[in-house]
Amino acid sequence: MSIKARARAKINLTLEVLGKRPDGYHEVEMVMQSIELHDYLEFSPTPGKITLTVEGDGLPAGAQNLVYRAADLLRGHRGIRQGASIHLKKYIPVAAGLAGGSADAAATLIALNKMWGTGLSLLDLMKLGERLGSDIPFCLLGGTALARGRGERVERLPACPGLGVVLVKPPFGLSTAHVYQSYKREVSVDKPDHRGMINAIEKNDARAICSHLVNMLEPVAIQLQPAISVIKAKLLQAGALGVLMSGSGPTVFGLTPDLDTAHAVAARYNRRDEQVIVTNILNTGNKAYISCD
Ligand SMILES: C[C@](O)(CO)[C@H](O)COP(=O)(O)OP(=O)(O)OC[C@H]1O[C@@H](n2ccc(N)nc2=O)[C@H](O)[C@@H]1O
Ligand SMILES: Nc1ncnc2c1ncn2[C@@H]1O[C@H](COP(=O)(O)OP(=O)(O)OP(=O)(O)O)[C@@H](O)[C@H]1O
Repeated sequence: MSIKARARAKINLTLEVLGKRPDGYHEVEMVMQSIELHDYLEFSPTPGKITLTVEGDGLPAGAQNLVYRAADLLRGHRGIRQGASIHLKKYIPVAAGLAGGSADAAATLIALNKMWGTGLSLLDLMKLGERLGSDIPFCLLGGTALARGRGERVERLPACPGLGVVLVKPPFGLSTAHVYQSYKREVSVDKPDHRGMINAIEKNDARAICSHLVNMLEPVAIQLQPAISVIKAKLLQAGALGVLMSGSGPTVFGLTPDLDTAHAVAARYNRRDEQVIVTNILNTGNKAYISCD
């Protein structure tokens, strides 16, 4: 039995840095949101070992890839003897603040838990996934969620309306560790109002959602790469309702009332060497976010 899965990217609607912890991570609070943009993965059973092939973007196919690491983690955790042949088709920009690697790892845990019959619950998979990365529990849950701790403690929020999203990814990446290391409280004076954001989501109020977009990693990322603020200004000029850098950047997203408007904003955007992707906010209701077939 082979299994196909879509691994969805995320954006951060709010991101507050509360302080540095003794373990080197930062305590955060953030409203996270799945978007339709996804990578494709295909899994087939094989005897013995895990093999991975990757299409697109020159990512490592070996043991450094988060897909391989997630498969190996689940296998070791449950003492599985079966192997898996995995193929990853990459569409989510890499090192972009969109949690592409975490989404792939989450999809791998869900698909192989099914294929190998390991029988772990979603909560078990979230506990396992957090060992590999702070964003993985959210990627397993999907939808709209409030994340705390180092990002691994997630609770579901009411569904965000299906707004259009224009992603603008500059030609450079940013390392998550480097952005957190460069964070300075005195530079990030603007703090998000998570409650205000959640109220706006509950009311399906696109304008209020846009007026509550704040990311405390954005000012430091702009210090590292000033082009990010130019992209924000250009996206607003093109007609986005609200704009923000996602996660640790450098991707900037613009929100629009619907998908058609997102296409119109992308067409008006004055592009230089950036990648522009049109997508939308994803809320699947009761259906799983990582769909396997
Ligand atoms: C920026 C966000 O994407 C927002 O959703 C996340 O906070 C980052 O999550 P992630 O990419 O899964 O990050 P991890 O793989 O857990 O950590 C990478 C590195 O980022 C830094 N890091 C990450 C998360 C956090 N709360 N504080 C940190 O300081 C640490 O130096 C860590 O070594
Ligand atoms: N399957 C994968 N997809 C993307 N990156 C991967 C993968 N496996 C390993 N990596 C490595 O992980 C690093 C971060 O990639 P990723 O695209 O997840 O960053 P990101 O979008 O900034 O993540 P986040 O928003 O969670 O901080 C890259 O340097 C990349 O080489």
